[in-house]
Amino acid sequence: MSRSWRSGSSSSFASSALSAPPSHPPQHASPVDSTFTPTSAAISALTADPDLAAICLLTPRLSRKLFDRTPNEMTVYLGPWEIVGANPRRLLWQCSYAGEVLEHFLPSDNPNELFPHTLHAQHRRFGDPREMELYLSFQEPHRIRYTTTDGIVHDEYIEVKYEFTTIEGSIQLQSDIRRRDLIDWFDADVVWSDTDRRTDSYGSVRGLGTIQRIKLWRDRYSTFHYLTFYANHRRRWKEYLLDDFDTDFRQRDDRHKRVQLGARGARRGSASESNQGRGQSRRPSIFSRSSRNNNPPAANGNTASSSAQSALDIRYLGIQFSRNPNIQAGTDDTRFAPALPRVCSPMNLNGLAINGPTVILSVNAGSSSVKVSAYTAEQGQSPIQIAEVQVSGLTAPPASLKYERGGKAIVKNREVDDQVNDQRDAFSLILKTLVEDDDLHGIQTKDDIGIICHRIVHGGDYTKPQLITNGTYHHLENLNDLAPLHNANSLPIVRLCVQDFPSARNVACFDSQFHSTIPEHIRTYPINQDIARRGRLRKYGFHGISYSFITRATAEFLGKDPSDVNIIALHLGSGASACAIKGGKSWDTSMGLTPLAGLPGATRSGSVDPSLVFHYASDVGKLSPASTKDLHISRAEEILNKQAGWKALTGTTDFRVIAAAATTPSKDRDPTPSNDLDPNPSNDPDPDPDPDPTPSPTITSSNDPDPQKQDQSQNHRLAFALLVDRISAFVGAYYVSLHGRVDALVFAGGIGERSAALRAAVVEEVGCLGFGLGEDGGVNGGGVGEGEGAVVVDVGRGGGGGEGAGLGGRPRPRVLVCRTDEQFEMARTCAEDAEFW
Ligand SMILES: Nc1ncnc2c1ncn2[C@@H]1O[C@H](COP(=O)(O)OP(=O)(O)O)[C@@H](O)[C@H]1O
Ligand SMILES: CC(=O)OP(=O)(O)O
Ligand SMILES: [Mg+2]
Repeated sequence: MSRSWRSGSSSSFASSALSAPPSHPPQHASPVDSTFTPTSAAISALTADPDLAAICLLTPRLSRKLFDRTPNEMTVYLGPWEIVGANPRRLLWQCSYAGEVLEHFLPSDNPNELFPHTLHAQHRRFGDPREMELYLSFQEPHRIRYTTTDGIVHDEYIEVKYEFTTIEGSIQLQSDIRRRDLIDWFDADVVWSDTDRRTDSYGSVRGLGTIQRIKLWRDRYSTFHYLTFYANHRRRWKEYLLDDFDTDFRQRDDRHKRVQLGARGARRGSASESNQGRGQSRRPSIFSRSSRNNNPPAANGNTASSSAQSALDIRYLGIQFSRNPNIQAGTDDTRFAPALPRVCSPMNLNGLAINGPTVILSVNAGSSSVKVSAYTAEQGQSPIQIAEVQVSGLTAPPASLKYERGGKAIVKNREVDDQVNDQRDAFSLILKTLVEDDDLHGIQTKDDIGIICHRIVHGGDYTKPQLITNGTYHHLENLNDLAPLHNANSLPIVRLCVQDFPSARNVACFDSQFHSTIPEHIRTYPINQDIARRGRLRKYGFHGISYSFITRATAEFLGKDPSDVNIIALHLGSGASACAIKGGKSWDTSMGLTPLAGLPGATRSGSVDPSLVFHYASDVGKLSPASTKDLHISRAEEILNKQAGWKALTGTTDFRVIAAAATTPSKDRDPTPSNDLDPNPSNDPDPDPDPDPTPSPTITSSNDPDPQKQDQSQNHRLAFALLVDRISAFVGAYYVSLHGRVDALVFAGGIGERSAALRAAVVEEVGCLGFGLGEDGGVNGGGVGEGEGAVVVDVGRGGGGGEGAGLGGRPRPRVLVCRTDEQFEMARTCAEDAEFW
């Protein structure tokens, strides 16, 4: 980001309210002052966050319009910030150049008296409604002091308008200024109440304000929630503690999207009266958890109860939601259209406790499949699976559905191509299957589902699962481009759940979070570190939910504590990766900034020379025609993510076909796997038998006389050998990086669990490191399909691993197959975390 100083011409800015800026940029050492050391907790959590790169538009004092560019306007690029001092409290911005600081003096020392202001979407009819949150201003002029190495360039009261590059940055700043977290907002046409004696154009109601954005805040030091409105005819903000309202609506008119909340307690009572009322006569409220929590008083002296300073001066609060056609048009946009149900349904907020057992639904949208498992669960207990449905083959038609209830196969490989085009369709069909099954007693109606956990592949810097709120949702949307085969397919499912399950809590579980332990020297790319930090360009790693499951399951199998195990784990499915797990934690993994890096996958190239793509096609920097409103991918990303991998080599994404053709003389078998519907599903203990039961590590040559078939089988052999080579290279590298202290090589994922041929070929390749299969090639000794529910099966030499046969006199490392279960891992994590109950 470069700094822009403009003056003179009609297209340039420099504020007349400021003293004249220099006519050329000051020559400072570096565009980012690397010596800046933020001190507050807020800032230290944020320093690495490029979202903080904000633009502050300093406009002359009396300008009321945002974006109204006068000839003398000046733009200063900002970020990150720190809030310092008391009396006066200041927002201290780091700027682009060393020695350049912008100080924003906050007019009140009480954070609760400050209401940063953003627009209602109606103000910009044709813009994306979300963008309104990018522009932040304040009702009254504030003092701004701007200092460069030339001294104080500006120091006076002006209207301050910040323009953020991301919504998260804007939300975070608003939250920091107020010391309350902004957790949601709703566009409303009018908010009315019986205060202020005003009738507005909607009838005989007395209004607080019209056309605005209502904001929902949560106190940082308690779980109290507040709503803020702008009473625009009085030019003043109103804030109400949500607890002051009945959760039942006294009036609700869906046609007009109006709600009316009845206020509890005495009207026009004092704060203390209303607090007393809250303590004595009220029914338990949706936010009563906060009073049970015994939250400590805040450092600034704001106790939970004192923060309820707004005296209850109304009897009711009415809200009419926006009817702006631009907003309504995005009916699948959870942020705006369903504002009414979201207010009606406080479960979407963080205050509601789920009491007793509930049903957890775990949704795993992979690149070629959607797998959903349902569990009955109690807080702190291991969830018990009641059903599992999956639609697979989304990239290798025909897509097929499998349904298991209570461990029994109910539907086996039913073709569903006519009903399913993508992950969202697959999820809808899965839901229908679950809800319409009368014998699935745990789920009689959708309301039985209390928690829905979603596997979100790219979680950026999140290190633990998150309740899905607008803030989280926006954040994840911004990561879509980094995981185009995944996040972009998961978020429509999240939206559908938020809309269709108003009484459920939606939780995002991240594939990347397990890898937050990767050390810096491994996760860092050797590029300019300022740019890397700003763009958060580093190795993230994926399949972490699976690796977390694998780590626990393997440790249990080996009878060790998870913190004592060293594993080389291979998750091999449509997306394939390897992970070095040291002391139970991720030490390195093959995927990187995106799931494209590392091993090749069904449609992904894996790691290639980064220059390759420029030689592949000339227009690779252009936006791909496959880009959508929500997902922007370049041609290069499209080619490497979707037009590469085994699909590019063989024409199929079905690895069964590849493995069968590559390892068996083609005359003898038809490599097409069958997907028959089982007429009697209950008598098959293994609904997914391995179609390549005779593994051969030796890749055979085809003797089919048909040259086309010969070519094809050569392609399959090439794809198979290439994958074996790449996997083995990672096993070797990780063996070294774990200094040879490896308890086990673990295979998992659709291919790792089911393709004995692939396992055999890999183990043979890495045999020099002491790995070896059982005499039967690890098939009969415990193919996972025959494991009768065993989660981990030892397919290694001698079953027990054999002592002393490994390198350097160490025990021979095991070779295990783990039936990984990402859905269970998510359900388990959510069941354990009190925040989600
Ligand atoms: N028996 C099998 N032998 C070899 N490959 C298999 C077998 N069963 C499934 N696969 C392959 O596993 C891959 C899907 O793996 P999975 O982990 O379920 O997918 P996703 O990446 O969508 O989560 C597909 O390429 C599929 O062909
Ligand atoms: C991260 C990834 O590639 O996931 P999947 O294998 O489920 O597509
Ligand atoms: Mg998967």
